[in-house]
Amino acid sequence: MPPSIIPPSTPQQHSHTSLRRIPKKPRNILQNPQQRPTIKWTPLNTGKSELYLPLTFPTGQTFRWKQTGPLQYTGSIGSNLVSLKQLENDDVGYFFHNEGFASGEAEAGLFDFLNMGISLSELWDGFRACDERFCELAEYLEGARVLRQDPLECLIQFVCSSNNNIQRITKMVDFISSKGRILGSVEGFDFFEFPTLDRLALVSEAELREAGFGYRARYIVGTVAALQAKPGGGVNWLASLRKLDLQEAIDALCSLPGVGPKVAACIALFSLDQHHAIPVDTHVWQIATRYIIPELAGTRLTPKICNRVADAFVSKYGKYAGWAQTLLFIAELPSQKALFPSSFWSSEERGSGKLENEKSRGKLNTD
Ligand SMILES: Nc1nc2[nH]c(O)nc2c(=O)[nH]1
Repeated sequence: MPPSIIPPSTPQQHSHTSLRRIPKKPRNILQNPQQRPTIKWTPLNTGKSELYLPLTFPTGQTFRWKQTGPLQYTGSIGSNLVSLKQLENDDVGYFFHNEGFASGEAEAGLFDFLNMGISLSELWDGFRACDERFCELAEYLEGARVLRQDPLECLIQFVCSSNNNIQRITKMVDFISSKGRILGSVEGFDFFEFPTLDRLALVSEAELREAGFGYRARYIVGTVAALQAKPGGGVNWLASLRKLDLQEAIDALCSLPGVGPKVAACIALFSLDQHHAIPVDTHVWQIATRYIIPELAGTRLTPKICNRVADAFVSKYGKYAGWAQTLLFIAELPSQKALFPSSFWSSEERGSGKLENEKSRGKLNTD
């Protein structure tokens, strides 16, 4: 089964089946559709070529944001609860649900999270100029931006992601998130501040196992304990990885339980400013052998070959190669393939593409 990215028209509300249901919230925001106030969106003053929400939020880099309306996504950034909407003029509007929030600080947090200091359209102009394949895909997938997430949130999400599909990862991440402070509810979804390390440390392996985490329960508990043992604190330690070279950051992350090279590269790319981190697994390797290094087709994906694949991406796309990889990754998701005319993909690409491979059963991060 290919992974299911939640389709735009069917937001999955409270889909905690095997995982414990989140208790009812104490605070309701925009809950009753009849009384729903009209949101006054503040424009980000950006366009679709810089940020297109459906290609940025439900495509495997965060599992914490929910679709709360047509072209609308809601999530928390620190202690702020924010909705984003692609407006009719292709700009993005934002709305903070918090009462009495300090707008300047909250907005700065939002721009930081959206990585707005980096011009996606300029990067893509460069990628288009050096790669015909990128050019073809980019026509259909404009605005697939790389986020700059909080490192702890990103780390825990990607420990859950290992050998797992998007739906199940989302349930696990919802369970862990529910240990944080509740911020409110939008369209039937509860939103929480991500739990602090101290709060996470109170969650036992048995509780996670009970909640359906399987072997990942031990990794979460082990990673939290390893972070707590860092001199100066785990949050500072994670933040310090933003200043390291990519390989040093990857090595440091791989010292944590449940973090292998692919998961480490995802965390590095999506939270640590390591823009040329290339998450390589069997799926990405297939993309690479089709379009970038055909000479490696038929080889076995050893750690050495993983490094060669990553190097090939960086040689082709340069310092922001991770941003280019993101587009190639998204293009292979079944939900996004539907955006292309059927004549676009060859039968080989349609049938054996990343994440549609029967053997993967829709699993991400199969390292
Ligand atoms: N851009 C990418 N996003 C991902 N999410 C995920 O789980 N794996 C990947 C990936 O390889 N690239």
